[in-house]
Amino acid sequence: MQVRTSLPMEREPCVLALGNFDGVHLGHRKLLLHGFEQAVVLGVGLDVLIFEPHPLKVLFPERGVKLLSSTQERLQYMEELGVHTVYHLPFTLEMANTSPEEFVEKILLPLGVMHVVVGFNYSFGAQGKGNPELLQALGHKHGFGVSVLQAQTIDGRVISSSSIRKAILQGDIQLASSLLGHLPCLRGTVIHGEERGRILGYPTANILTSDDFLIPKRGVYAIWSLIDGRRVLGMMNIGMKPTFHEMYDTVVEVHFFDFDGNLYEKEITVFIEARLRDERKFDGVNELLKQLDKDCSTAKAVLNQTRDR
Ligand SMILES: Cc1cc2nc3c(=O)[nH]c(=O)nc-3n(C[C@H](O)[C@H](O)[C@H](O)COP(=O)(O)O)c2cc1C
Ligand SMILES: Nc1ncnc2c1ncn2[C@@H]1O[C@H](COP(=O)(O)OP(=O)(O)OP(=O)(O)O)[C@@H](O)[C@H]1O
Repeated sequence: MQVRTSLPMEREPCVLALGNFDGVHLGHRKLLLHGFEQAVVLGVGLDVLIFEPHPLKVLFPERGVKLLSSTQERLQYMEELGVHTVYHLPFTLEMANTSPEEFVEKILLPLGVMHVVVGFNYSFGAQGKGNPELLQALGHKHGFGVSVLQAQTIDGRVISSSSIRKAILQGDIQLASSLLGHLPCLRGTVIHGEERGRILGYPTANILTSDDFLIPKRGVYAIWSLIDGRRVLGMMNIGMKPTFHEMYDTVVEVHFFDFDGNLYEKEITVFIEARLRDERKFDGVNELLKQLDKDCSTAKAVLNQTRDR
């Protein structure tokens, strides 16, 4: 797959899918699948246009939108799906002020679009004034086709990046996974913690995440990671360690089972299988340890059930 950060010198005929694709969820996958079908019919590749930063971050910085996936992950999913070229263009205020007509003339036509695929709720151009109907009209004028995909739903719920973010913030990992079609994950660098964990018999890797990404609701989770190519199971706490502190910044810490390597400074990705419980304040270390023993058994049972996924 090619990744390009500017428009091509010459038009290269393509089918183009448009959107942000944060999380590359099942709705996005359905859209891309439709794009592939069109691409096969037209004998060209399927390309995708995404912007960086995510337009919401530029348009509404005050909302502090947190993302489900990094650009690298979005690109990886697209490569796995067989996308030919991803145009990864900067989203500037100038781009935000481009009218729908200009967007088509200055971006889509130079890309060589023969056909464009968008979802029912796609908006484009200044103040989001362009909608799928306008895109179809502009396609008619300039000679490219436009497919508009109906809303993809699961159990009557429309799949969207925002609904998945909401589920993760509420700790509903099952719902988030079913809408995503894959497990939610967290990534970051392992840093030094208070080093109490190893004394307790539950050493933890403290993970420093980037401010751009969404952190799930506080609580305890069954997780796994790939460390040096090996799937290592574990349990994660996202919280403020109320047993030890009145007030503390939220930390993400993972205890891996059957693992004793040095993870400091390593970048790790944690795949979240299930939420086990809320974080609690215990009456001392012994009570906490009893609960950690139980969490360990519960997490192992959950992870064993999902091992073959
Ligand atoms: C799976 C798991 C569950 C945890 N649950 C709680 C909890 O409910 N309440 C709490 O105060 N601390 C909880 N902790 C955090 C421990 O207090 C923390 O791991 C311990 O203080 C060691 O971390 P440190 O070395 O960074 O201090 C949990 C930790 C893990 C790994
Ligand atoms: N459930 C869905 N069914 C069909 N198309 C979808 C669905 N969700 C998104 N799309 C389409 O996929 C493309 C990329 O989606 P985009 O990431 O912009 O939207 P989204 O997932 O709805 O995100 P958000 O919730 O942030 O609006 C767009 O063309 C969008 O219309």
